[in-house]
Amino acid sequence: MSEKNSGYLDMELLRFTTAGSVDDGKSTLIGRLLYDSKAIFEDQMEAIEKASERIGNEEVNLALLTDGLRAEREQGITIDVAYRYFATPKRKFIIADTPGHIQYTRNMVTGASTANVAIILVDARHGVLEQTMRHSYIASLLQIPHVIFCINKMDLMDYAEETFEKIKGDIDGFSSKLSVKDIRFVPISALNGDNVVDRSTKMDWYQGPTLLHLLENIHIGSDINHSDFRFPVQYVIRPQSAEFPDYRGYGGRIASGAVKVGDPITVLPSGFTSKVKTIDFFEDSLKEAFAPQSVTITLEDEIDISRGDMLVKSDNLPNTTQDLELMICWFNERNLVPRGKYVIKHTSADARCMVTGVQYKMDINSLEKNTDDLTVGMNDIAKVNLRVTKPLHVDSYQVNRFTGSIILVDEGTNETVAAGMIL
Ligand SMILES: Nc1nc2c(ncn2[C@@H]2O[C@H](COP(=O)(O)OP(=O)(O)OP(=O)(O)O)[C@@H](O)[C@H]2O)c(=O)[nH]1
Repeated sequence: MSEKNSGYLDMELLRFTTAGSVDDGKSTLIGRLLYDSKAIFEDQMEAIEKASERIGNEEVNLALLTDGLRAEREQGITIDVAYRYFATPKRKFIIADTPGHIQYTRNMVTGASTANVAIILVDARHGVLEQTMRHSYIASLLQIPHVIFCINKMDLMDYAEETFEKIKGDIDGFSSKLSVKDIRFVPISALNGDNVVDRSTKMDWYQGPTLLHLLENIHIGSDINHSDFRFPVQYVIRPQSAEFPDYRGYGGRIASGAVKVGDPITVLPSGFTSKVKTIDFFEDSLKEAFAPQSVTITLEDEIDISRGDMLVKSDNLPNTTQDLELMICWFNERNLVPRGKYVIKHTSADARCMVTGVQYKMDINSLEKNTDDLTVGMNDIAKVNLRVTKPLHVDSYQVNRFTGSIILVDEGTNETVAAGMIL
């Protein structure tokens, strides 16, 4: 089967992330989704059954499915998000699974930046906690278009409608201060499988869809920005074969917008211009391509382009600036140093920058701006200004998640201290 013709490749892809406080049941939920949607490989299943037996669980311990993955990841050390793939006959899914320990903010920001959907778990026994507020606010800040609140462990609250309605009411109360387009609520028991893949027989009062049904059917087509073409070059392809002696293609994923053969193109940061000659996708030549397709683009002129450069349309350029205003999520034990110098990473560009001002900090519990205390520490979210030593080609995060986001790195320790969304 050629890859190009496989139905699997053509299926719509939904990316989602899970967040919650420690022990809210993220691992159990992901395990349940995979297990009940029959996406688990037989051999993996056997190993889990054995391990569950060993530790004396009567039921298969679904957390083992994802915790195994975490062990793998922890050996890798450098990545703190594990990606898991599964598919149903309707859609393909990528789960950015982030562990629940200390660095909530960081994990959510790194795992969520390309997500279509954020699933936020709430323990039915505890209701809305500060973490729920924080994760909801971050989802809004990251402009994740769809947020699904799963009220989990309903079995421990006798599957009571009042419990669900109370928590839903609390979330409705603060979610009006968020800019999330689409908010849903599902009462579940990840452990017993109620309303995850299969409809619960214990919550007749709930008429809505199961979690999987939502994930399979939520409309994500219009979440993509189709107007501002941004193409970060990931690979320069030069086969240097006798058949194609002069072929020079630029491979990558269209981050936003659309492009046609013949479109005038500007290369950033060099500023060289040319026109699109061909758009290649496997053996096909396309007339037009759009986000989030992965394609190879060739240009009319031979210009010097390397990995990390960006192709944009000449009549729709990003802003070129040295002064940024942005919302940052801070995730380092050491506080932000006012007028401190950091390394800023934006797409493939590195530069140095100085924090020229902190405008306010978000009070997570009230979702109000705090201007009294401007100390920015671990897990804080703040609006700041930066002055960069060289011009960057940026978009607002709203226009493009990729060209609108940055990270800050401590020069001394080389640690990532913050992620930022350009306003
Ligand atoms: N009764 C009940 N227990 C649950 C449910 N979901 C999860 N649990 C239990 O809650 C505990 C924590 O579940 P995990 O899935 O490990 O939670 P987690 O959020 O992944 O935890 P961290 O990775 O530490 O953040 C485990 O003992 C689960 O068996 C549920 O729906 N009902």
